[in-house]
Amino acid sequence: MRMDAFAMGTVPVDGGLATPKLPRAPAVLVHAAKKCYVQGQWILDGLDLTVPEASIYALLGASGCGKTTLLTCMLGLRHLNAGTVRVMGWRPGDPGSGIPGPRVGFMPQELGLSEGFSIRETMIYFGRVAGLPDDVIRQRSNDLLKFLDITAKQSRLLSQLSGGQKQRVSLAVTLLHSPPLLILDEPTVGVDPVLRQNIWDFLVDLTRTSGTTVIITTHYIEEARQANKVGLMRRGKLLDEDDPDAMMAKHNCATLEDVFLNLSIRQEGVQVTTEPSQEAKRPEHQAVERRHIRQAMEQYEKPAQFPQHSNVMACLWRAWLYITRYKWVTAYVVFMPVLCIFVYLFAVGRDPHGLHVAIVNDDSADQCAAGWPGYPTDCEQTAAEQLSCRFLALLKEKHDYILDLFDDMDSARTAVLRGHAWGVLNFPANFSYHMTQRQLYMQDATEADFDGSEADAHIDMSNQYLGNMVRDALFRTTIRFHDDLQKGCNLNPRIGAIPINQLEPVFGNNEPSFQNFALPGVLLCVMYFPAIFYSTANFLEDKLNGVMGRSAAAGVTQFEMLAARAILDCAMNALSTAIVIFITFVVLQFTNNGSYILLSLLMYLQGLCGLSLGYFVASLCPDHYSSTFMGMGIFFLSTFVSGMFWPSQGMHWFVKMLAPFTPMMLSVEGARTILYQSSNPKDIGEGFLATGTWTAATFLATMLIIRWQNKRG
Ligand SMILES: Nc1ncnc2c1ncn2[C@@H]1O[C@H](COP(=O)(O)OP(=O)(O)OP(=O)(O)O)[C@@H](O)[C@H]1O
Repeated sequence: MRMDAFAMGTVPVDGGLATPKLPRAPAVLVHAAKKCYVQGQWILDGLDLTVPEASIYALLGASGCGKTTLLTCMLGLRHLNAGTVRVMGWRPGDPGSGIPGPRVGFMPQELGLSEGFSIRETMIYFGRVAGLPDDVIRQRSNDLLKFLDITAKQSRLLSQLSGGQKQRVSLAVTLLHSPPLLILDEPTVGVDPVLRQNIWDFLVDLTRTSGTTVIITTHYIEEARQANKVGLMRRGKLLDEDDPDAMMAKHNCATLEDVFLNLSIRQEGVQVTTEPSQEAKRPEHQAVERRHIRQAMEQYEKPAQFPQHSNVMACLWRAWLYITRYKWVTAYVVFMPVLCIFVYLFAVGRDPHGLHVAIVNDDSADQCAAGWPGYPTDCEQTAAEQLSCRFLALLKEKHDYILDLFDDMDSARTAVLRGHAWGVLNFPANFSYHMTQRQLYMQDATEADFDGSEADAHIDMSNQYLGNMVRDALFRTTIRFHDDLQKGCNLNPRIGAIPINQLEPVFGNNEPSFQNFALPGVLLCVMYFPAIFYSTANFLEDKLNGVMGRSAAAGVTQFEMLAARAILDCAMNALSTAIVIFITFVVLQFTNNGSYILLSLLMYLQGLCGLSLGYFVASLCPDHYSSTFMGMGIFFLSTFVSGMFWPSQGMHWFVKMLAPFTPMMLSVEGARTILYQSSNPKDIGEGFLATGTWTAATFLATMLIIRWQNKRG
């Protein structure tokens, strides 16, 4: 099957590029190029290369010799340490050059496409990035896919295609917008020989009929004989470049492989420069370079300005597609916070019920079997076996404890030791009698009355919260018990009362709950952490599967990709905030004494902070593995110092000093103030300021890291 280069002419090739004035001027000029990733280890070591326009240039070399590095420098995705690259007269990356961008079609070695998208969606995305109208994209996609023998339906996901089919879709994406320069990094890998020949025929046709320049790398050296020019690369240098036949004749070899072998052996004999070459700095070389560049620049007029909004729109469309395609992920971000609130309501902060307490009641002969009596109206007639039973009745009634009766202290203690009860309460013999005596005679009561009216409590304090609850229950029951008793004995109940009147609280109520205490932190937490994990995973996925790099070659800046994603993420965050507010306060009826608007804004901002921190983590981390560790680290550190579980006032002075600079602490304080003490604008303001600063700072840092990584290349 053949596809003529006719289709190339039917599309606005490169956004209105000027046709070169002179034929076969260098489309790509590389001069004295030097590039290293590690200081002193030159991947490109003073390399010179010239690619004539409207020709096929095959760049050959052993694996790891720097071909991809050179190609990405031509694309402006990486920067040289020294030397010059000019592509169609422009320095790659110069504003208005269209490189990277619509003037070049780049097919990377790896797929560089989202496998979760269909063939059609992939074509639409890259077509739109190139500024093509949808009908042109459709038409050209059909032609290209037919030519490349992709029989699968265009609705098929890339993940459902074979390796070879993916490779061909990748080539179709590269050819889609008919750029004047094609850079193809091993496009024929995994393609059967017939189709491989078709591709070469197609490329030859393209250079002839459309004046397209093609730079291609391949491991099938002999197929490069169809190129107009071959460059043999080794150890960062170009060993030779020429017409393939001329090259074989020059070196007296029958195949290009032999030429390469000969030149490699010859290079072994030559001392390879590893230090930066001074050659390029010599005045005569600089003059040559300037002349070359000037000539190259003169061949090309300034290209038309390319529409930037098409990039953003394409990215927005892709991000939207992502949201609708990965519904589970989207549902996770939107509904996970609500689910957390539900679980929080039912799992955290409720008072434990049905706690067992072991009772040894030596005051009552039948262990209160006669029931839980009321108070005697005549205090003098108090029968033994009544007051201890009354105390236990109050304890049970108010605190819903299960009282397990034991005959002796040993068995009661054993029950506690075995974890069957949270404490032992022991009433001594004649407790009721001595208690009555103590009430009646007060000052004149005997030591025996005082001793005999004291019950002993042994509480299991291994669980601080439950131990304190049992202690608090005994304490409160005692107050009520005394109060009732004094009334029963016609005494002034104020005698035994605690001399502090706890009046209406300034904020909150007299029965503060842990659930309310932790709620502000939980609300911010559920907005914050899912957002971090979501944005990290998304951003990293695009980075690792090469979509980001490939989009960058198509002219989409990482800022545009990030911005498009951020816009939709912000929308999802807003939706999630609204749902959480509605469920928490309208459906589940949690208390909010403050402004819903302020609380919503703070929660929304905390979500943004999470998204932004996620981008930051993803920009730093090289893989999902490290990002997971970093995410978990942030989660634990932020949570512990957030004041969500423990008031910041109780933190160690050093942690307390650092905590306000963490992403959640001040916002938790702010949210708590909004919810329960809306009259303190300082705390609220600090909450907004801290979260806003973190959001802005991490976003800015992400942009700087991306720029730095691009520069470092
Ligand atoms: N980002 C990077 N950081 C550090 N080293 C890198 C980076 N990218 C490439 N290299 C190293 O640079 C050298 C050249 O790599 P490059 O990918 O350009 O080779 P290549 O000729 O394209 O190889 P292949 O034919 O196998 O694709 C290799 O040794 C590689 O390990």
